[in-house]
Amino acid sequence: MGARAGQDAAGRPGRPARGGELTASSGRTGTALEVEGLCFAVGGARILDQVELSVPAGEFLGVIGPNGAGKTTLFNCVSGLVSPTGGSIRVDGHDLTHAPVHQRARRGVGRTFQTSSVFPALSALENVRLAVQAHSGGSLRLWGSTRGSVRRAAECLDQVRLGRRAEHPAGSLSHGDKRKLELAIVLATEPRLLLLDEPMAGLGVEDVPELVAVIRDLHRGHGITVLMVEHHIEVVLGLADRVAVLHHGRMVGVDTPSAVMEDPLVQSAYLGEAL
Ligand SMILES: Nc1ncnc2c1ncn2[C@@H]1O[C@H](COP(=O)(O)OP(=O)(O)OP(=O)(O)O)[C@@H](O)[C@H]1O
Repeated sequence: MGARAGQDAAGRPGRPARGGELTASSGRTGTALEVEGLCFAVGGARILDQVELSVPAGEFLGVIGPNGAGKTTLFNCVSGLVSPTGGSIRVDGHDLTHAPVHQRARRGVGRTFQTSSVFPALSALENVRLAVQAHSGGSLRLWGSTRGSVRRAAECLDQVRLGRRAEHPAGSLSHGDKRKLELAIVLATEPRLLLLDEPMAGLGVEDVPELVAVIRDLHRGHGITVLMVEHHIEVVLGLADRVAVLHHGRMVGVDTPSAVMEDPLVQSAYLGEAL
């Protein structure tokens, strides 16, 4: 895969591509996420090192890389769980580099985690309703009332194909349904930039296609920009418009799924170690 003229490793037009790095263009207008020179260091260790990434609005970007490459740390920086030690993060043009989590949520940044995080004793509906209410805060928005928040929570459950389980305690749901519930919970926050951290983790192979279909529906039906870290490479290839490759804390390239898979650097850096 050759570097395209006039683009850098993050796929931004108008900047020279760096030698040996993968490049891509989405052809869309409007940038949902712009990461420049992002660094996260602990002690002497550079967990993220000058990461560059530009994600057009509405894109589905897969993020891959070997264990310990820095994928979750990148998500932690974008979602505000940790503060970068260098560089900048802009969401829809707003500088959120050091903004608190709640401010990012107001700007439409939503996130799921590798491990399940639902209230097991509450019903699926109640779990989502709490998220709806927390998101609406004290405002007088439509779903600020109990009835409105229940209606909105039911919509979110329908959108992830979990409407039939609305009254079931979250703790009694299958692992796949818990993953869907987490998606419904994050949908309740009306994300415009959604970070999915290993959504398929722990899922049985028989449950993967259904969750892939739910995620595809959310992306296509809601115009949400999605970043997804996922070790199931076939899931990434099936969903992503482009794939970003992290290796030892550095962004080694961003390109179409097929170009990434053909790249010798990716094959040795990621597939060789991960499979
Ligand atoms: N706050 C921290 N303090 C010390 N080390 C950290 C911290 N955060 C991350 N690391 C280390 O940075 C490296 C990258 O971690 P990260 O979880 O981001 O990788 P990853 O690509 O998501 O890996 P995996 O695929 O295994 O989830 C790891 O070696 C991790 O132990």
